[in-house]
Amino acid sequence: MTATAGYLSIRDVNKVYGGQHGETTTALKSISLEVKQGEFLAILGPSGCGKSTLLQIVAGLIDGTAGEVVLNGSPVTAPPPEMVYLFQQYSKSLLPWRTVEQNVALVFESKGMKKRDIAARCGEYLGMVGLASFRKHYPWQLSGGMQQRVAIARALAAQPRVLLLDEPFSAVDALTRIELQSLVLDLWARQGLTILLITHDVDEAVFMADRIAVLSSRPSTVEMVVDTELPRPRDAMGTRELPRFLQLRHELVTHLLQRQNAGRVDA
Ligand SMILES: Nc1ncnc2c1ncn2[C@@H]1O[C@H](COP(=O)(O)OP(=O)(O)OP(=O)(O)O)[C@@H](O)[C@H]1O
Repeated sequence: MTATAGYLSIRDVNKVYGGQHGETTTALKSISLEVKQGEFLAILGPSGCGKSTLLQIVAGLIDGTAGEVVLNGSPVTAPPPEMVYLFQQYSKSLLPWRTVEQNVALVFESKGMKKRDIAARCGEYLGMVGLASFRKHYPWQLSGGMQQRVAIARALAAQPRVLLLDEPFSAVDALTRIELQSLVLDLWARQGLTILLITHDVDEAVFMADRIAVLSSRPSTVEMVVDTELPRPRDAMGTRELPRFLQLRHELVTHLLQRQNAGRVDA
């Protein structure tokens, strides 16, 4: 789909955490980003730079100390219904005493939908992530990758316009990670979603995103924003062999390594 400008604005967001003994930690200095509707933006940055903090502020889960987030013209002051936040620890977000289907059903139960309709809707969303035949299983009977697919199905069942992904594939093995990246890209294109993805993984950011925002180490600022300019649909193998992919990955890894080494010298 064509991206529409000015959909999600992150304006001069600052976050200072206060400690128990009066000490403060400035996580975010002054972050500004414009996200277009239908865009896939990856946020890359060193460990502890404030990526999760930023995503939680965007989601309306925590307040920034200064600045604002505006979604479709309205300031975000609480979690907007059209946004869903997918956590990296799927094992903590799924309820172990509920089957796969019952976990997805939570979304529809909270809307007061009839039982018969719920089963059909759950089947639809579990089908999208290839888990229709596992609907009666419990989360603990599934692999990590399958559990994260249940969490993705539940996130989509809420019919978000914006999906916030906080390192969603970091707890699965390398091959499953590649499969899940392609699954999410496919769902993103089919559902016309806007996605913000936080990742440490340069390869993942380049493979998935339209643009990549690189954050500095704490207190973080946006160091640069790059357009990936890679054709879609992306292919798990073919895209990674394109000269543009290799060039971008090289540039980003070089930049991040230089920053990491500079940080060690300064320390
Ligand atoms: N609730 C909190 N209270 C105080 N300090 C916090 C709190 N949450 C995060 N911080 C601090 O803010 C900084 C940024 O943390 P955050 O988790 O946002 O970084 P991150 O880039 O997502 O980290 P990682 O890459 O390791 O997941 C860290 O120094 C962290 O210790």
